[in-house]
Amino acid sequence: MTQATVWPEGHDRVILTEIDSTLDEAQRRFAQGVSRPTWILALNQTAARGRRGRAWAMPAGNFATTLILPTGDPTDRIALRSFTTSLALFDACVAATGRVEGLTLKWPNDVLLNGGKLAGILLETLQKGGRVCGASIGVGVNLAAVPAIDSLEPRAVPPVALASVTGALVAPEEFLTFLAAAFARYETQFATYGFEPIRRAWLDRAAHLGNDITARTGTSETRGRFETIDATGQLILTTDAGRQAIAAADIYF
Ligand SMILES: O=C(O)CCCC[C@@H]1SC[C@@H]2NC(=O)N[C@@H]21
Repeated sequence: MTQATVWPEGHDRVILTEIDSTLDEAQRRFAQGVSRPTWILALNQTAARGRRGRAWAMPAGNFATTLILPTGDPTDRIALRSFTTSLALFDACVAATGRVEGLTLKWPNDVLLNGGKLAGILLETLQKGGRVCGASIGVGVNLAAVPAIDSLEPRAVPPVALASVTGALVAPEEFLTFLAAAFARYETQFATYGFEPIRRAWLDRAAHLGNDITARTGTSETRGRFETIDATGQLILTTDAGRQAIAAADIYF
C-alpha cells in the first residue's frame, strides 16, 4: 500500500527518456543557469557512474536521478547532504512499499534491504567561476531488477531489487515524488536544527552499528567496532590502536 505524497513546493523536475548520466546532465544544466532545486530523472542512462570511479549498471525499470541543489553552503555542509539524502531515500522506500522491515543504511549513504544493496548515492559539488555553489546528488535505486552479478567486486554487498523482495512495482516517476518530498522535509530539518537530529536519525537506521566492520581506503584496511558517526559525518571505529575517525572509505561487514 502506498501513501499519497505531493511534489514539494519550490522544486522542479525534468524527465528524460535517455541520457549518458544524470550527474553529467546536472553539470551541463547548472552551467546554463539553475536557481531552484531541480530533479533530473532518466529512464535510461548509457554511461552512469558510481562511487570511486565504478560503473553503475541500470537495468530497465530502475531509478536514476540527480538533484541539482544550488546552495551557498560551505563544502563540509554540502557533504552532509549525503546523510539527508540517504534518510530521504530510506523514507521513500517505506512510502513506496508500505513497509520498513529489512531496510537499513550503510555508511556513508547506501540503502540496504535484507542486507543487500538496494540504492546508492554519489554526491558531487557544482562550481561556477572556480567557486563551489551547489551540489549534484546522484541517486540510483534497483526498483525493478538487480544489475548483472558479474559486475560485483569481491566482498561487496550483493545487489537486491525492491520488486523481488517486497513485491512492490513502483514506477520511477512515482518514486521520484516520494524521494523529493522526503528530501524537502529533511532539508527543512537540517536548515532549522542542524546536523544533530539527522545524525541521530541516521544512526537509528544504521546497519551493523556496534559490530566489528572493515573500512578500506585505497589499499589500507582498518578493522574495528562501529561506534558512531561524528558531527561531521565521519565514521568512528574503536580499533586495537584506539579510536579512529574515517572520512572516506568502503565498508565491509
Ligand atoms: O556507487 C554508488 O553506490 C553510487 C551510485 C550512484 C548511481 C546514480 S544513478 C543516477 C546518477 N547518475 C549517475 O551516473 N550516477 C548516479
